[in-house]
Amino acid sequence: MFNALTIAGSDSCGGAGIQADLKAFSANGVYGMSVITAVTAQNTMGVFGIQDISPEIIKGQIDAIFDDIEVHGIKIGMVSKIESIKAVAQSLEKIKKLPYIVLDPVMVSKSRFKLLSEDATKTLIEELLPLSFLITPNIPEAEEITGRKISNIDDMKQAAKELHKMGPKNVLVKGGHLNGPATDIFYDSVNFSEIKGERIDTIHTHGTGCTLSSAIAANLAKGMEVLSAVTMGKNYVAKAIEKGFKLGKGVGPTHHFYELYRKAGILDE
Ligand SMILES: Nc1ncnc2c1ncn2[C@@H]1O[C@H](COP(=O)(O)OP(=O)(O)OP(=O)(O)O)[C@@H](O)[C@H]1O
Ligand SMILES: Cc1ncc(COP(=O)(O)O)c(N)n1
Repeated sequence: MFNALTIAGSDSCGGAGIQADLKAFSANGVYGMSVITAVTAQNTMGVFGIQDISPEIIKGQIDAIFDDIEVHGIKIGMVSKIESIKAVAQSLEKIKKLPYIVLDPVMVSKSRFKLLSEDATKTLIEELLPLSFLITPNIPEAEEITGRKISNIDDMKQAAKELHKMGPKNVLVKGGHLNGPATDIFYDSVNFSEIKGERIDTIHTHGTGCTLSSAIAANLAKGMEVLSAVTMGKNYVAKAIEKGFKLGKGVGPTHHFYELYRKAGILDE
């Protein structure tokens, strides 16, 4: 059985963060494990508070897993403070055979709440980008890290090149925030690939980025090569968005078990 580890924040309403990651791991056929970096009080309408986990307990969780278990893939999501980022980086750097790391550099929630402290962007860039096999910024995150405005596919390609210079082996700039088709740009230091997708007309997109990065981490954990892992992850998130549903009063979550539910006759076609 292959496994994957998420290092991220908890979302109490289960649409994003650790909860989305574990669902995406299961649905993509790997056993899921978690290191919680922060607990958010969150629902479909917004984020109402954050409690960061102490650096000691973040390190303790990572050490406990790696002292005992061979990990096949890692996804990193929300790590909100400088001390938390350093705790993650220091713990991972000690590991001799580090599995592939997919970093989703989470900065702001869909509901516009800051999930990364203002002063922590530089530390995120310096400590986590060089450790990553793949980073998956959305457009505002890619703009913040590169300091460039991104308005079209050419800008996304230019940003991917600049992000690559900061240390990750591969870059996927996600196009969810542009108008038109949901096209993501993949760059592996030599070639660009346009990972195309139809834009689905829905408001229920809570946790799309978490879902995509976790599906890709699961695919890498299973041994897929990177472009297939990204393409299959993109297919997965498209289906999860298509089947996204109303939960509460605001932005509903992606759907992770549509195949299972469909086979059980629970899901309407
Ligand atoms: N309406 C949509 N229809 C189809 N695909 C979409 C849509 N919105 C986003 N996507 C796709 O979902 C994936 C996640 O992209 P997005 O830009 O939404 O990430 P994100 O902003 O980091 O997500 P989040 O912060 O909500 O977790 C990308 O592959 C993107 O192209
Ligand atoms: C704990 C946590 N991690 C990540 C997100 C980003 O997801 P979204 O942009 O859909 O709010 C979130 N809202 N909460």
